[in-house]
Amino acid sequence: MVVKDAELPYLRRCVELAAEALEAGDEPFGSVLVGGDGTVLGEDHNRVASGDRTRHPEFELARWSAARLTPEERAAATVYTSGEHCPMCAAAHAWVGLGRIVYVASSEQLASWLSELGVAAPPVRTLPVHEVAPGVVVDGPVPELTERVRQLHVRFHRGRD
Ligand SMILES: Nc1nc2[nH]cnc2c(=O)[nH]1
Repeated sequence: MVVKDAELPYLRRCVELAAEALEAGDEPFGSVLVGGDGTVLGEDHNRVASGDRTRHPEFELARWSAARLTPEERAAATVYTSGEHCPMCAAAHAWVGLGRIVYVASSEQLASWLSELGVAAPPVRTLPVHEVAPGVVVDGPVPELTERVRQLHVRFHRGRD
């Protein structure tokens, strides 16, 4: 599937949420949950500065959707996100039966930016969503927004030097 121009506003909102996370001292990730009819059902940004490193927006939206949506609504929904789901969030997404994922920057791109910045490897292996959740339809990266996401990660990690 391709990413349509009509989907770019959802992805721009993800980048805005990632910038909000950065301003709050969190890692710059943002995600939006959109129903099958195009309605925004939820949004969140990373909140790991709380001390809980599982507080990724994709994980929060998966658990919210399990509590609030029917299996049919979850399957019809799309999660837009500034960065490809990590393995924890890809697993949660698949376990609750959410539909398509569209990301701005891939995990591979993020890993290469972080390595250039000298950031230590994360405690969980970097894997593409399709290796964790092979049944999920995934689209990305989205080149027109990727540089903005890269800059947010540079600002987050340079600010910590
Ligand atoms: N996609 C994604 N990857 C991450 N890696 C570390 N934190 C996050 C997050 O909140 N979202």
